[in-house]
Amino acid sequence: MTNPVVQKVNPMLTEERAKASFPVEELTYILDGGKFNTEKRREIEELVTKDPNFEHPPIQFMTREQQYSLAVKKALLVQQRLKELDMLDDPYASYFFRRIAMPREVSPIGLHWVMFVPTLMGQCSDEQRERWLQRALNYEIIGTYAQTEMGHGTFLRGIETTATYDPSSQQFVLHSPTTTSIKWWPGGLGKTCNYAVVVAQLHTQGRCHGVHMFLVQLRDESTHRSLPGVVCGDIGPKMGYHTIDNGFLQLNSVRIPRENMLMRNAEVQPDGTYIRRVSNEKLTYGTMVFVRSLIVSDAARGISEAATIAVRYACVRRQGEPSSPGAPEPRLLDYPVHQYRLLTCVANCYGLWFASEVLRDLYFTVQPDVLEGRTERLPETHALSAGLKAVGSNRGAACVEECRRCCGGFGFSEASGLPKIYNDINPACTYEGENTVMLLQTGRHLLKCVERARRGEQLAPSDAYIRSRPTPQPKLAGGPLTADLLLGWLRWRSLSMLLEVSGRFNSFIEQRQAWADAFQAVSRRLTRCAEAHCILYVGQAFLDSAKAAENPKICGVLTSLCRLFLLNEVVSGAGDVQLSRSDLARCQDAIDSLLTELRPNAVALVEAFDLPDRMLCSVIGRYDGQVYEAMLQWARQSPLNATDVHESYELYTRQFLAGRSLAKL
Ligand SMILES: CCC/C=C/C(=O)SCCNC(=O)CCNC(=O)[C@H](O)C(C)(C)COP(=O)([O-])OP(=O)([O-])OC[C@H]1O[C@@H](n2cnc3c(N)ncnc32)[C@H](O)[C@@H]1OP(=O)([O-])[O-]
Ligand SMILES: Cc1cc2nc3c(=O)[nH]c(=O)nc-3n(C[C@H](O)[C@H](O)[C@H](O)COP(=O)(O)OP(=O)(O)OC[C@H]3O[C@@H](n4cnc5c(N)ncnc54)[C@H](O)[C@@H]3O)c2cc1C
Repeated sequence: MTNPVVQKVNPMLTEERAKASFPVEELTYILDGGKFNTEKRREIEELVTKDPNFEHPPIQFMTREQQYSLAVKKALLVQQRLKELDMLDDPYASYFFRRIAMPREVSPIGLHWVMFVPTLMGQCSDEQRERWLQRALNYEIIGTYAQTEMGHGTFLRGIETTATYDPSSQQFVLHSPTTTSIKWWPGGLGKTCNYAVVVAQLHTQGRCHGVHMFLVQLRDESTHRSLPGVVCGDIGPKMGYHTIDNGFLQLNSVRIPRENMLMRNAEVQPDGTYIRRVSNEKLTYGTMVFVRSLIVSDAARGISEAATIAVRYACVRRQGEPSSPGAPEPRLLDYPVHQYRLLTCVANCYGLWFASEVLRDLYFTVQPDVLEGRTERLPETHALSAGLKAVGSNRGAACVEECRRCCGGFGFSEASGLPKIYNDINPACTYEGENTVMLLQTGRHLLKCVERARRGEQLAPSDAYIRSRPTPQPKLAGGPLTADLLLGWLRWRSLSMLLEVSGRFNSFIEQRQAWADAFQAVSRRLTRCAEAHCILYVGQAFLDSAKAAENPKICGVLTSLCRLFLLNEVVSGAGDVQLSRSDLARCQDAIDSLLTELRPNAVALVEAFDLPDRMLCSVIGRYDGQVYEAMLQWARQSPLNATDVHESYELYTRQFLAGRSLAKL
């Protein structure tokens, strides 16, 4: 472990650590994708931990302006260090450097590398890449991705910003024609960035050709003042994300050169002729597919942090009636219901972790083809990234919240680190496509798969289980409830639900309803189908990874955790399909047995994520388990404690107690 142990380790945690039935370090290697990666990550963590430039008092005690300013400094310092260390071209190293340097601070320049650079990579012609990409990669310019407007987020085709081509000057005129067309939300847009990829409706030769992307300079490169016609600023405080300046942008007939339209997929020629290079216009949405796939991994990481805190705390927190006179009070982790709450979060975390890896591999397999215009596997990639983004962030937020509640009152204190983890993960349910809308995209794809199966067409690998006829329900009674059997049941459940909804959909179509109306009529149920499909994907990825573990002890514990995940899905989804009472009872019994089996490995399973104290930022989740002293120390830093008597006493309370009117003050 790379944890700086500041205190003697709490013996209750030492005792729990000793119970591990498998080599924790080896599981860490699996999670990191190999020993080499683990070592590299630890080196980076050490570099940052030793660097005094990244030290500062807890940001929770700072004003928003102070938080933002500090975040800008640190984000830029990270870039400088990465350059000095020659790590800029290493995505793995730079990712971990950023994470550990700014563990609970959303970066004001985050959109630059998450969306601006990937958009330039995916949407520029080769010539445009030459011109801008290197400047962006060198941080000579800092950009964001400005798509959402006040009036339109989900319905992208409804965006109102216009880019009208003027052949006489060979320029585009970017304009916000209404208040609702003002760009709203883009990260770093308010104060930090000087460029943006702006999504706008393209007009040329009197015709509108739909949404396209344009590179727009917002601020002067030397003074940072906003350019003529550009009105931008910060949108104000939010539920979280205090360190980032999500912004607004109004464009008043801002002129940009023709060459600033991103022209990989379509082009406007000097005379204004519009040429589309690829048939699939949804290629413009490519950056979103990429970022959605990253969100699944973010969700798993968020749960891993919250679960590490809550499981460690559950080992050192005693609460309740002693089992016999003189015995100590039980630890939270001794309660089966607490084990259930925490271990199901841990199981979700591992499932999403492995699923995000499979999804990432799929994205990187398909992307080179897509860039060349071969889009056969794009529908599957879009459906999976949209659905898994939704399931991942929904689960992520729910599990982090469960872990927070598992820590009682301390979970509500910022000292626990948990409110911030929750507030970091929760917006992912909304951004990059609101979750319900994303599930509907997956549902739409699944409906089409049933149709294609009916026509005898071949389906993509993750859809291949979809048939046009039902299959028999796998029997849960009788033999052992193996992970394969449970996964088979979930596959059957997904197909059954889908066929029922698709049958309903077809009956509406036969009644001559329009496609869109029939879709709306089944949409509520379709979101459940999409979830079931994605959960199946997660379960499959989990089981495949468990089986791939070479060490039999690791294989064993991962398979048990996977069974817990699958059983929990069977039980919670029992209402979607017919599951007999006896089958349900068997599954419930199996869950109880698994809790007992997994409990000794609870600490080992979260510590395999190898999260240093610096990353957790948690008084109650620290490696040494010395919670109470640290909590007191933390509270002492509150600015309210700077003086014994706060000024409000003199100003108001004293007057109030003396019976004077406060209204005149
Ligand atoms: C750190 C992050 C910070 C945050 C940043 C942000 O939030 S940035 C802002 C993030 N903002 C958002 O995320 C906005 C969310 N909104 C959207 O993404 C879109 O408006 C939409 C997908 C909801 C609808 O789009 P629409 O009305 O144009 O489409 P439609 O429903 O009529 O379907 C037509 C066809 O297109 C297909 N298809 C669709 N998408 C994709 C894709 N990506 N790829 C491939 N294909 C795709 C679809 O499957 C269907 O295929 P079919 O069945 O005909 O073969
Ligand atoms: C922290 C944060 C960062 C962001 N960063 C960026 C950024 O960098 N760049 C950027 O361009 N944008 C950004 N966004 C904007 C984000 O992408 C949008 O908020 C998101 O796409 C949802 O759009 P909306 O807010 O307009 O909600 P709406 O589309 O108005 O949705 C409101 C509700 O209506 C429901 N709904 C909408 N349409 C349908 C439908 N067809 N069927 C059923 N239900 C529907 C949704 O599910 C949702 O619950 C960010 C947002 C947040 C919160």
